[in-house]
Amino acid sequence: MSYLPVKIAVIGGSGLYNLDGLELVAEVNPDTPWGKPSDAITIARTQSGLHVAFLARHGRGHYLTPSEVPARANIAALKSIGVEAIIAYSAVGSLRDELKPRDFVLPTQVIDRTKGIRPSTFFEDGIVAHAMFADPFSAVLENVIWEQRHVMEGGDFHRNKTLICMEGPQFSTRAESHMYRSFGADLINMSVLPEAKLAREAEIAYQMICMSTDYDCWKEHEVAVTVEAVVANLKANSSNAQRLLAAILPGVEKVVENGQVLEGLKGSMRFACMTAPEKRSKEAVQKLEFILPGYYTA
Ligand SMILES: CSC[C@H]1O[C@H](OP(=O)(O)O)[C@H](O)[C@@H]1O
Ligand SMILES: Nc1ncnc2[nH]cnc12
Repeated sequence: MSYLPVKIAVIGGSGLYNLDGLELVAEVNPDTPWGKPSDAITIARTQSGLHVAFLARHGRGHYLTPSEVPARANIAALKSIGVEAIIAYSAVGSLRDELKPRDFVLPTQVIDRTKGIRPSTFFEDGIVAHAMFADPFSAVLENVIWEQRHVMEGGDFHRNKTLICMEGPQFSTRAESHMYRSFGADLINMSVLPEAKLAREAEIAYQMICMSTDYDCWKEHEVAVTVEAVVANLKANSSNAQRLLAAILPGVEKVVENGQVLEGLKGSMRFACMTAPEKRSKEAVQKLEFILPGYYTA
């Protein structure tokens, strides 16, 4: 398999189920210790010969709810083919006037409002680790993406915003939407967690690109968000998403190849482990070999 390792991956969310304009090279569907990913992972080649992996978060055809997305298998499967950097797209609601539907936003912070029903760590059942998560996204990837903001057609680009992740699948009530604004959240989705946490545990650099589709339901005199409104804006957003991806790939390749993207990340999980070597469960260590080989065996 001459295309391995594939160091760059794209996770597509609602409305983004494949990559346009790239030559399809292979499809892989690895078994991981945490099960199968959402769908087969496609490997594509760019005109410059760069290999990129693509995974549809909800599966192609959108059959997994945000709570059902097998995030551990998704991240483990990507790591197993060599991924070091993930660009994750997400359709989000806007909690601020200035973040208009069809604008793109790079979040820097996350607030967790999921309900604890999503498996959210690789470290359990006899091995304990606490990953740093103060800055949930990759500043290196964020800069690469921001530099290409000029390729957007018909929408503004913003950075340094806070994304709140709710459980769903129902949208928020108006009271909740107001409360999230009072928390300081600027955007809302149902997908960034545990995906970003698991990427951190797997030592993969991760940046989400948020595509605003609606104003949720905090605007008193406007209609509340519906799937119909989200889908209409998603269609408009998807051409900007594809254009932006084509523009950022060379820069992403550069920071992957020069090692910048993994600075501060590579090796971090060795020191995050609390469990004494003799107390580590053999089964748990064995599973972790899939994503962090050699880290906990010694
Ligand atoms: C279709 S609206 C709600 C749905 O859209 C977002 O999905 P994704 O992040 O995968 O683009 C949001 O998180 C919800 O899952
Ligand atoms: N208003 C909203 N709430 C949660 N997730 C969303 N994804 C898109 N719009 C959303």
